[in-house]
Amino acid sequence: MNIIEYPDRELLAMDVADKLASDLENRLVQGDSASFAVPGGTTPGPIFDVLSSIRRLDWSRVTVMLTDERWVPEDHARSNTALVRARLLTDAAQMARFLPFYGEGAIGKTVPRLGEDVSPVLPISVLLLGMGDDMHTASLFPGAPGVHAALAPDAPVLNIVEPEDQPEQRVTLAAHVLNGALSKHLVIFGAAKREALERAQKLPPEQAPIRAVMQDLTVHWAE
Ligand SMILES: O=C1O[C@H](COP(=O)(O)O)[C@@H](O)[C@H](O)[C@H]1O
Repeated sequence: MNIIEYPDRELLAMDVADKLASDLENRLVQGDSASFAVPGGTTPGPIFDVLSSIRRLDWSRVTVMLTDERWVPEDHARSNTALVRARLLTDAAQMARFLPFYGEGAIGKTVPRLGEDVSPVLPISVLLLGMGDDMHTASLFPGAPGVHAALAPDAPVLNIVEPEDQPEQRVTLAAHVLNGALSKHLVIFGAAKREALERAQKLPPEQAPIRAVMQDLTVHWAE
């Protein structure tokens, strides 16, 4: 794990957006297409704002997906898809293809079908992760029903997790899918998350799911 510290969040957003675009460009030099998995939540919006206007990247060859989704329709205030559509898939980046992790119908039937669309674009070319103070990443929440299965090496691509302290069911990429990304970045802000990341290094993934994706991870931090 390599930690880069920034003087402020604005500089972090500009630098991380540039790094992600460069990683995607490098993948496109080696192949016809690239896949890009991004988090939802409160952290990535400013990075998306910068990234969406980067024109040197051939976005038409990029498939964007989330690391995880809250099981709510796109017009819901907590939808991660809504965030991605509003802040990332605009401007130059609107040419990218998007794979949603929410669909109509029962979650148990819909999620395996959505996972079938993800398999052909694996391994993830470039991964951006967020993390909560509780050391969850994507929707791999410590001790939540479903997380044990999602951490298993043979987990399906997409998993259902039902954290008791969250208002909705979650859909998350499996830990092995996240960990298998060719380029991996984590963005965190503030002292509490920095301390949580330090703590996570001494805990098993069931208690600190971020631990499952730490190998070759570049962490970007600002106060
Ligand atoms: O619920 C979620 O939480 C994490 C962290 O979110 P943040 O608001 O603390 O940045 C996020 O990475 C994940 O995608 C999201 O669904």
